[in-house]
Amino acid sequence: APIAAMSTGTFVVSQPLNYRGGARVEPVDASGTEKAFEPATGRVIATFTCSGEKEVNLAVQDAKAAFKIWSKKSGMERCRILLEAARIIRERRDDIATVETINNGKSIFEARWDIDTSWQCLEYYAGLAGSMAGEHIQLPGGSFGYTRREPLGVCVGIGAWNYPFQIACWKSAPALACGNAMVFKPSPFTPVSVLLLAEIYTEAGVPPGLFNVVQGGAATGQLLCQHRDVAKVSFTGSVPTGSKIMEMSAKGIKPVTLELGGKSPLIIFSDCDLKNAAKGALMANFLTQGEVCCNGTRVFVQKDILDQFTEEVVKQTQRIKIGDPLLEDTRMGPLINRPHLERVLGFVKVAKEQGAKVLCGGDIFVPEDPKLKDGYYMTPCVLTNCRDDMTCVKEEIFGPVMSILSFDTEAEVLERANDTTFGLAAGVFTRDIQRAHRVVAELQAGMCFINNYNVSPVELPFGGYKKSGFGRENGRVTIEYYSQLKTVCVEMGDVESAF
Ligand SMILES: NC(=O)c1ccc[n+]([C@@H]2O[C@H](COP(=O)([O-])OP(=O)(O)OC[C@H]3O[C@@H](n4cnc5c(N)ncnc54)[C@H](O)[C@@H]3O)[C@@H](O)[C@H]2O)c1
Ligand SMILES: O=CCc1c[nH]cn1
Repeated sequence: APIAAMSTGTFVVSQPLNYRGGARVEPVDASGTEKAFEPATGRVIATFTCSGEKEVNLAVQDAKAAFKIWSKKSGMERCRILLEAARIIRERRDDIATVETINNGKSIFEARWDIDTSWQCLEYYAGLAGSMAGEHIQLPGGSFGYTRREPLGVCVGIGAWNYPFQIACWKSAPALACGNAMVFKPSPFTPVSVLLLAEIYTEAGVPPGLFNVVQGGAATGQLLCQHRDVAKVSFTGSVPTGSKIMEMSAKGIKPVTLELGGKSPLIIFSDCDLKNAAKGALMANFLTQGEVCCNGTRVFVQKDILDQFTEEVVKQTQRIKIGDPLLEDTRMGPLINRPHLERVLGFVKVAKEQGAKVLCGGDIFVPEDPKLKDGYYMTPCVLTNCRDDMTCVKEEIFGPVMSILSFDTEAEVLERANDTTFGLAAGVFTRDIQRAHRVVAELQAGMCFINNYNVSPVELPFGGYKKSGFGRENGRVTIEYYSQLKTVCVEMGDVESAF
């Protein structure tokens, strides 16, 4: 039966979860085992081996061999293969989305969006592959120089668990378009869907070994970052891990892309379209159970519309249908795992102790369906009476918890919005076009939204300021993060020697 026809509580992984040389393989050595869960039911869907040093070496060696073939292809040849991979992802959209929902917990409705931005990413970089070019520079006496945009070699991708398939595409598509090979390590919480991508790349015609998958946690990740044949590391995850990745990469002078966490501000001015602003606040807080890096969790509302706005947000939040993530009308599924659920509920408890008022949600939720009783559900939470010094306002919660704060003036809110070590995203809702642009120009964030939030067009670069990281994913600029420039200087006359 097609995967898309599966219901919650039935899926088990029966094939190996490593991918090397164009096929699924069992790793040749191990650094422990991990279990992957179905968050909707708390069921184990896979027990797998974390890759040890020998397996990591083999994956990198295979990638190196494939790189030799792939990097010699023209941009147009790479373009055709990436387009074919994009077509297959589009064709299998529902199957891939179903696997993503089963292993991550996000609603199937939302998982389909993720798969759409995944194939769109492959299409986008396929388009750029054919137009990558250097420059020709005329020099005196008929001499000249030219530049070549060349790939880096074997790139490593390390992913977080909140967008498993999409993160793998956002890293591999630009990497492969530029002529690199990739070894990808997903989060041990979500090891499954990236295998579907690996199989699709093979089916589309990439050389065996060009895109390999190793499984595991920190130990396997370290082996990858420290490997001498790895040319670049692109990491998505938390700030503390990002800092370790940078340290390891620094030892080998490897360039890194760091897509890290955030505590982003969303500023609602009283001249906004209130219904849209409330919808924007929900988009900024409750996608993927609030487990989104760029979420606008500090919602600053101008005082004169605070009550009206809060009422509308609470009304919309209470309407969110929580439950079996594979059902078509569900809009919020379970959180990723039990410890994370408890951590998020802990933030709500501390918020209350520090004086915040819970307007709705913030409790464990037990769906009626008995098969879901051991899942990791909670009700989306809106907090008010918040102050800038509260833990819920300062720290990344990574769960469905919105903190509402009030403000009086533009200057005041800008200062408060920027008073954070993070700088991933920010948003503003206003009908005043000049104010909108003036405010975003002052916001210290890599991704700013005006009158919307958390839309992810692949044409736009995405990435952080400050401790939210550096480098970008998506957009034309990402080519620069997966390639290097060679300059060739050509003498057409005689050597003018100093000696
Ligand atoms: N900026 C973005 O684009 C973006 C996107 C998604 C998630 N995130 C952030 O990710 C975090 C949540 O994800 P998480 O809990 O998986 O993060 P994490 O940092 O715990 O883990 C991320 C990845 O790093 C691996 N890892 C852990 N320790 C490592 C080490 N020492 N060496 C090498 N690899 C190691 C993990 O196995 C996992 O694959 C949040 O902070 C969130 O904001 C950022
Ligand atoms: O979690 C952050 C990455 C992201 C945001 N929207 C889609 N992907």
